[in-house]
Amino acid sequence: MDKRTDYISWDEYFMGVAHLAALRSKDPNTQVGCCIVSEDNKILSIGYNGFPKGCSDDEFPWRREGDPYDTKYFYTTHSELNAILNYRGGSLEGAKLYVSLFPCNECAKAIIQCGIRTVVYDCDKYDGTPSVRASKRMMNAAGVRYYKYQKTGRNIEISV
Ligand SMILES: Nc1ccn([C@H]2C[C@H](O)[C@@H](COP(=O)(O)O)O2)c(=O)n1
Ligand SMILES: [Zn+2]
Repeated sequence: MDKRTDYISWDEYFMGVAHLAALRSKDPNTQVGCCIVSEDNKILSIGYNGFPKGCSDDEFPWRREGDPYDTKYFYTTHSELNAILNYRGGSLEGAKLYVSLFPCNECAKAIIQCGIRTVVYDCDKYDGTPSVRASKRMMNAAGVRYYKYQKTGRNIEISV
């Protein structure tokens, strides 16, 4: 019997895991998931956007506008930072990061400083904003390679 040929690629697998993680997010507007993998394609860590430990999803604000103190922006930890902080194994030097939305400038700093060398992103809906421009500027300067995930059109469905 021949082996299966319709198995998913590494990029489909890891971007799929990032999208699955995003489903855990409580953010009503934008759910982001991230999967960090080693150079030899082992999953090292996963994260999604949400409030820090102890900051209740039911008490902290999910608003996007108004007094910054009462918006989510002061409180959410981004998926990429959560994935970096969730890693307990030592160094992330040379790792690859899959994320469902292009990293912001703050996450770009963390990505660069922990030694991640490659970023694969899916959506880039904030392209052109100061945050994403700064992120790309820093990653270009630091030699972090980034490329857009190429959708295969394959519908990956799981029923649990
Ligand atoms: N690369 C990113 C970008 C954003 N996030 C988080 C931060 C917020 O929870 C949400 C963005 O909210 P919006 O302004 O679109 O309502 O996504 C992230 O985790 N990673
Ligand atoms: Zn960020």
